[in-house]
This record gives sequence, structure tokens and C-alpha cells, in this order.
Amino acid sequence: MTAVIIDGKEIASKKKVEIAQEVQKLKELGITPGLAVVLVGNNHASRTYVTNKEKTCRDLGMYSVLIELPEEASQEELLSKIKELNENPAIHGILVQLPLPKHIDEIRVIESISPLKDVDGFHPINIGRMMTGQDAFLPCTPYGIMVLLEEMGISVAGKHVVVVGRSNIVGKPVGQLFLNQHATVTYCHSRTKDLQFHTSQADIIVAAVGIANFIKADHVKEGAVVIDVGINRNEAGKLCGDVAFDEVSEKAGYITPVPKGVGPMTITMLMYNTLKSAKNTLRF
Ligand SMILES: Nc1nc(=O)c2c([nH]1)NC[C@@H]1CN(c3ccc(C(=O)N[C@@H](CCC(=O)O)C(=O)O)cc3)C=[N+]21
Repeated sequence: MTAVIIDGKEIASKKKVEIAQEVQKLKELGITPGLAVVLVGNNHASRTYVTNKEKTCRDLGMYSVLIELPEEASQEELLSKIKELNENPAIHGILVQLPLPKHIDEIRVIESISPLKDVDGFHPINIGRMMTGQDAFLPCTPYGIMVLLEEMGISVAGKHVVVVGRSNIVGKPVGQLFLNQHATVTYCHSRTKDLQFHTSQADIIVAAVGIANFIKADHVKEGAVVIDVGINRNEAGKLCGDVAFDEVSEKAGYITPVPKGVGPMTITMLMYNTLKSAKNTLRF
């Protein structure tokens, strides 16, 4: 069997057209969704992602502003910038690019963002509301994964999903979103015994460990759906996922490539969350 490729780039483009149309409607009501991205320091990868986010914002007709602080900026400086953004009515979404320099407490920073503008979905209020199945800003990568499956017509209810990796921004929340859609969820991590025993039973595997080519064909059941969240660089500096794509594609039923799989959906769902926040202001 050769796996069906889940084309995240194509699905993201389709979603972005829908978002751009919604943005146009809001602008006719006098509201332009605004996203503020805060970048501390000069990490090259972060700058690439931030540039990508800003460009996408503008392509969709949204307002975007980049706030740059030097690497040595104090936590207090960052927190006061965020306070200004919380109070700025032209800003509907705030994203503080992670990772932050070591001298800054990331949790403290995330908790200083208004939950109403937390378009990353990282704030405990939004995580708590997601846990209990209430309306919330959902974290962009996990949300994007659920949209990919929905667009591909891959049902989740009753399926056995194995999440490999338990980060706060992907592994833990994506398992919760699967649970909310009635899947049976197994979380695997660095302390799991016999990883292959679990992954080879999965109907759907989410690989979010941050180790290049970690999931091999032996980890995968014939016909399984394999979602690769990895954003690693191989020896040649080329972007590659957590899944050994070629050998796993021989066995899987569906697979997301890296690049052009989950990544573009992360950006797209950030735009969706910013639009949602702007729409929320119509409610008050
Ligand atoms: N507060 C915060 N929120 C984030 O959402 C966040 C963050 N910090 N820090 C860094 C990670 C990483 N991230 C990616 C977004 C898009 C691609 C993406 O579009 N990747 C393209 C390839 C891009 C390239 O060529 O490098 C793809 O997979 O096709 C990847 C990674 C968001 N992040």
C-alpha cells in the first residue's frame, strides 16, 4: 500500500480563502482583525515564522504589527508591552513567539496575555476550557490537525489514537481534542515501555517528539493514518519530520509530509483564531 498524502498546503490554501472572505465581511462592518506578534531576540527560525505569520495576515486582509524587543529585554519590559496590547482595541490577537530568552519566565508571560486575545490557545483559561469542551481558542497545531482529518473525511470517533510526545503546545492538547471527538487516546513519551507495542495498534498516530525520522515502518499498523508534527533539520539542514516518510508511506493509509503538511495549518489556524477574536467583539 502507498499512503495517500494529506496535502496540508492545499487544505491550508482552501481554508485561507474562506478566512479572507470572512475578513472582508467584518471590514464592511468597520472591524479589521488585528494580530500583534512579539519577537524577543534574534533567533533565526523564529524570525522566519514571524515573517510568514505577518505576510499571511496581510494576504488575508488583516492588520498585523510586529513588536521587536532585544534579547536582553527585561521580563518587565515584555509584560508592559503585552499590557498595552491587551488594552489596544485594534489588536484582537497577541502571539509572543516562543522560545523566549532564558531569563524570561514563559508561563508568567503567557498568563499575562488576555485570554480573550490568546490566539495561540496557550493560556490556562483556554486550555481549561478546551479540557472541559467549552468554547475556547484552540492551540493552532492541534486544531490544524483536526481540520486536516475533517477535510480528508477521516473519522475520529471510536478510533484508537496514539500521541507520541507530550509537549504543552502539541502532544497534550491534541490528545484532548481527539478525546473531545470520542477517540480512544494513548499518550506515549520518553518513559513509555515498548513504544512499538502501542503505536502498532494505532488507527491514527500523531508524531510530535522533535526527533528526526523517529517513527519507522515497524511502529505503524498497515493502513494507519500518520500525522507528522516534526520540524527538524537533518544533517544537510533540510527540514524533515519525526517520521521516516519513505518507509512509513509504504505501510500507512494516509500520511502528512514535512514540509507542506501540518506546518501550513498551524499558520492558518492562527489566522482563524484572530478572525474569531475579532468576531467576538461583535457580541459585546
Ligand atoms: N507563540 C508561538 N506560537 C507558535 O505557533 C509557534 C511558536 N511560538 N514558536 C515556533 C513554533 C513553530 N511554528 C511553526 C509554524 C509554521 C510552520 C510552517 O509553516 N512550516 C512549513 C515550512 C516552513 C519552512 O520552510 O521552514 C511547513 O511545514 O510546510 C512551522 C512551524 C509555530 N510556532
